[in-house]
Amino acid sequence: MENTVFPGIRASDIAVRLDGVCKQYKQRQGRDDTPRSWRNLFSRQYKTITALDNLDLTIHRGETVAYAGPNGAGKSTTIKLIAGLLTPDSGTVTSLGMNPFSDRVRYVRNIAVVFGQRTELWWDHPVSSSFRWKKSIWKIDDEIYSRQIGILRERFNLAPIWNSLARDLSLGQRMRADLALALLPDPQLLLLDEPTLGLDVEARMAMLRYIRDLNANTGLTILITSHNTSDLEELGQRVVLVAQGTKRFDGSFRQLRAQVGDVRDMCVVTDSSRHPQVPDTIAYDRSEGRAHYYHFMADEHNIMDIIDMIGRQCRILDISIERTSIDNILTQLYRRYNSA
Ligand SMILES: Nc1ncnc2c1ncn2[C@@H]1O[C@H](COP(=O)(O)OP(=O)(O)OP(=O)(O)O)[C@@H](O)[C@H]1O
Repeated sequence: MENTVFPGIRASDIAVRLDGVCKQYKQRQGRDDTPRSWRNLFSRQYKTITALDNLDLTIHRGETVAYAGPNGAGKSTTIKLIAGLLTPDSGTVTSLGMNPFSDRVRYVRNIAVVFGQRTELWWDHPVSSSFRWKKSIWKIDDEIYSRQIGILRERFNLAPIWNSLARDLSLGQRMRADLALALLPDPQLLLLDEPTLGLDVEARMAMLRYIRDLNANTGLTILITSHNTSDLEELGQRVVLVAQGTKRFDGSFRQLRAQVGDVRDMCVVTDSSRHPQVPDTIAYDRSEGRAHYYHFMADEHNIMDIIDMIGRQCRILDISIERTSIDNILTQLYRRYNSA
């Protein structure tokens, strides 16, 4: 009989599991006041940074998990641990039934890691050379290679850039080729660290579409980090929030929004640059000319009453009320975590 991990979940359903993972770094400290001091050479000072503090994380096969958190929260460290590039100081990391570090040779054939700021492509060579190079280094069988190239060229629209030098590609094209190259060995797990970093809106939307289709069509397990949280909301069925190396939230985006309530953003354009007065429970944000911005909790106010109150002070030329962005929700939550 198969091992059960939690009621209703079999061990084989789990792609990645981190149990009580701690990771610290030693950061060398410099001295500004005595830059050339001999003392710097002989008495180096180090500061210990806790990047991950007792982190538990379970990712099921076929899931796309969005991994979010403020700067320095420990996201990249988590990705590096799952990729087998680092080992934990304590706790365990198990991925695809293996220890990513000690089973590295066997393990790396089953995962793809894409870092937004780095490329695996040969810079001065055509894109196709990088694929052939990977085939030979990874000793990929001819038949599997042809099948994979066929699928990847079509899925990522590689034909127009196949013979272009990597250094001549736009950032969006480069990311597309890098993602395809990472998927050449047909991995079971994809780790994406900031895959949309620096992309313009069009390239970003295209990249999100590729990732979404990939999960829908292949059932690949995906863990993705991004500073652009609206990207994560587009992709992740599930979001995990980390802050100061600790998991703060694990659930759906709907549940995440419910953490701060149903916040609405309102913009009222009036005939005056003076912002209209509203009840204290409505937060005035800013004015840009005659456009005035507010936030309020939908369940605490009657929208018609607010409009009525503003209309008695000035002429309303335009008004828009929408659900607040996921970025605003996260900003509020990060503030809460920092002050806790
Ligand atoms: N190689 C390293 N040496 C020393 N300290 C490190 C190293 N890598 C990360 N850190 C520190 O560990 C903490 C977590 O870093 P990490 O890069 O995992 O966070 P992150 O959530 O990915 O941050 P960001 O969103 O800014 O990329 C930070 O305080 C960082 O300064």
